[in-house]
Amino acid sequence: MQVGRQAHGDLERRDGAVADAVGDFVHRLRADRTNRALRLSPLREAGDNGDLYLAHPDARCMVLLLSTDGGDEMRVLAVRDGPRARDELARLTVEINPVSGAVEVVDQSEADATVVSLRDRATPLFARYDDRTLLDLGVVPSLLPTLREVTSQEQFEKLLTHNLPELTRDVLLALRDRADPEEVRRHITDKWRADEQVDPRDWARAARRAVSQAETDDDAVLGALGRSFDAWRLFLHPEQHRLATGDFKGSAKVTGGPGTGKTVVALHRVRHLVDRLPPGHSRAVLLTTYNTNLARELEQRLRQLGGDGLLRRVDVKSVDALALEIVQESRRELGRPLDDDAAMNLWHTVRVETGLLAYDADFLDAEFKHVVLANRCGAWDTYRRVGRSGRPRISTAQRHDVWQLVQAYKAHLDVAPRRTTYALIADRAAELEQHRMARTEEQARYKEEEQQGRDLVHREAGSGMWLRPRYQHIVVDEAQDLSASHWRMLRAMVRRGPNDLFLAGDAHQRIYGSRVVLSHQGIEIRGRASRRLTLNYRTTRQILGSANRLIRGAPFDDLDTGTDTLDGYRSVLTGLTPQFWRAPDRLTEMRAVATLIKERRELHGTAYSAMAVSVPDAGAAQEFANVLLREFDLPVVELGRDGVRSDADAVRIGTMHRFKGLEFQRVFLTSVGEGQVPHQRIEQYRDADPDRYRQEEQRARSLVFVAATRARDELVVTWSGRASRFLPPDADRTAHRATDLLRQEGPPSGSSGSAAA
Ligand SMILES: Nc1ncnc2c1ncn2[C@@H]1O[C@H](COP(=O)(O)OP(=O)(O)OP(=O)(O)O)[C@@H](O)[C@H]1O
Repeated sequence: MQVGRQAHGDLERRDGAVADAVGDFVHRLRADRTNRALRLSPLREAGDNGDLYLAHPDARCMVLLLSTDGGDEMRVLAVRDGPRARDELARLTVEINPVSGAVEVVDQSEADATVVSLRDRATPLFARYDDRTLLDLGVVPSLLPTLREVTSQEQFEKLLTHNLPELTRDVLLALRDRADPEEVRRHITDKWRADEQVDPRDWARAARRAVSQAETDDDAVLGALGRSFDAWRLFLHPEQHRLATGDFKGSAKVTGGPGTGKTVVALHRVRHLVDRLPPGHSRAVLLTTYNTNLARELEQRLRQLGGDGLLRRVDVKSVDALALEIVQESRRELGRPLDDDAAMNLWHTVRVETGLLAYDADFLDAEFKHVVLANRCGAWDTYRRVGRSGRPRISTAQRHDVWQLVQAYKAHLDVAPRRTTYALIADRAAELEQHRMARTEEQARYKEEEQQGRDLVHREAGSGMWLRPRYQHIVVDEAQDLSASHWRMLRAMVRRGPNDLFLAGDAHQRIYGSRVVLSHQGIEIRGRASRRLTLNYRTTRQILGSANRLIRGAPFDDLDTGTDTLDGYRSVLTGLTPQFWRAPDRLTEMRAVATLIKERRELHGTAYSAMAVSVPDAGAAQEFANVLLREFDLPVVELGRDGVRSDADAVRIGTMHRFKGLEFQRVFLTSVGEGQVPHQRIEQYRDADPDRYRQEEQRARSLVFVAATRARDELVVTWSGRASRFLPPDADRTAHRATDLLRQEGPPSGSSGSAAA
């Protein structure tokens, strides 16, 4: 018993009571198909081996059901409510998509009515494409007659408000944007294509295909058919499904732009791996990510997906928390870990003490993590010769200075009371785990030989405690920001073999780490085990368009030796064009943002907690909070290192770094002025150190890109002074003026004007 993708779309368009009634109906039908109280009535044959039925989950709503396998399989295809529900369901066209093999539903008369009512004499919008092309790309055949009547963008937009099959919708949007059919085939159609030849009359087969199925028919998931039901828990894109359930010879990797569901895939992957574990109580799967805040978020989403039963078999931890546990377990003296700010301050101290002021703390910190520790440089001689790809070039004399600084830094940490840093903890944890894995493998070999009856009297490995690899599978989210030490540690926590490591990440969003080539860390990802997602589920096309411009043209890696692009990256959601606001000074900017927030609450009823303000640094967060709270009486809460601990209905304020991995309905990207983004301090490197300059600029781009792509429905970009070079060249000229807003107290700030998007 299943609920189809489009039926779920129907439920989303109706109030919660309908979803509850259908959920209840599905349960009762699963329990007993012959229950007469369900009032199933035959409608017609769907084709050779499928029949359509109607049923009344309750007095208000009706469902259309597909029955196959002699009634053993039932699927809810569509849901309608109100007095015309029966007629509406009865007239639906139900067919098997010849490309994907999915069961799809179209209301031809509803679509027709939409289009005809707006018909005019202009050239049809899709005239350029013949029927064959459209069908080959996967457009559902029964929509073609209507599609041929569409002549204006308005008609098309209206058509899109119908619950169209996903493939059709995605293809048409791309064609409307004049994508080349060949590209559409490559990026969209091929991902949906069924593995075998589709027989458009075989309903039993079609109903069983993954594209027609909900991800699971778990009771827990069907029980969730209520208000707080998220599509990602049931319906994966075929490409997401392939990754989540694939069987890989070794490690596998999913990349893709923001919002393409990489985390969703990681969560489904975890469930898939747990489902296949032999019975037991161990936490055999590790799900890890960059920081605690994100780990908490993952844990919550994993619980939504599979409940406590799933969580019992999974460790969900940030990489640093994990590393700390490993080192603590070894009972070596560790020292108090410094947080990132304190670790950075120590570099400042060391610079001053050594008088080597030419090297700034940011550079030293990165050099220490991404060159010294990454390459395990224990002695000057190693550091002197180490390759440093992806880092600014420095001379041997400079290396020598840096080495002195590193020694001074370590010496400081060792002074009692001893301290350490998370980078050092990760490095130590990697070493411990590598040692542990070596022993584990030695023991395994010993056992094997013992079984073969060899003489083992002199073998040391057999003595002591028997070790097992820490985990059977490891799944990593936000992989782009992990350091080489993290990877070494993770690599050593799982035995090499099928489905050992699964990584999700996006180099365009790298804001902490430095490029790490996975194959150099013993993580081999080959051929089909590396895939890229391209459909954004979070952000509207308009927001995406602006965000993409931020990083266009810059080169990015694929977490390995190759390069990555955002080719084919798209969204099926449409919405408002991002708004651009400029102010003469910071206070006016802050007041304008407060006014815009207030207005969205009052006019659109947006919860404060669904709005977030990004600022460049902690000081600006405080300034903004003061203005919002004191002058405008708006509740605010700071987005801290560990996220927001309360559910309070308050506007989130945080630095762009804190936005990583999160999403909000409306995002206010503030202080995007020249000199602030990227920060003017990078100018010192423009001539003196072009490598460094390029890297700092790229990191700043990625940071704005991450923050901008957190927005679901609306993105508002503000600045004081001149617009950042990352914004369009005409931004200052075309942006709204904050002074106008404050003067008139009313819109133009609503949904009306678009700006330099
Ligand atoms: N198959 C799907 N159906 C419906 N919604 C989906 C699907 N996949 C993902 N989403 C939704 O898209 C949004 C983004 O998903 P997710 O957080 O997994 O993306 P991501 O690629 O990890 O993003 P980022 O890199 O920006 O952190 C979420 O709101 C999620 O619920």
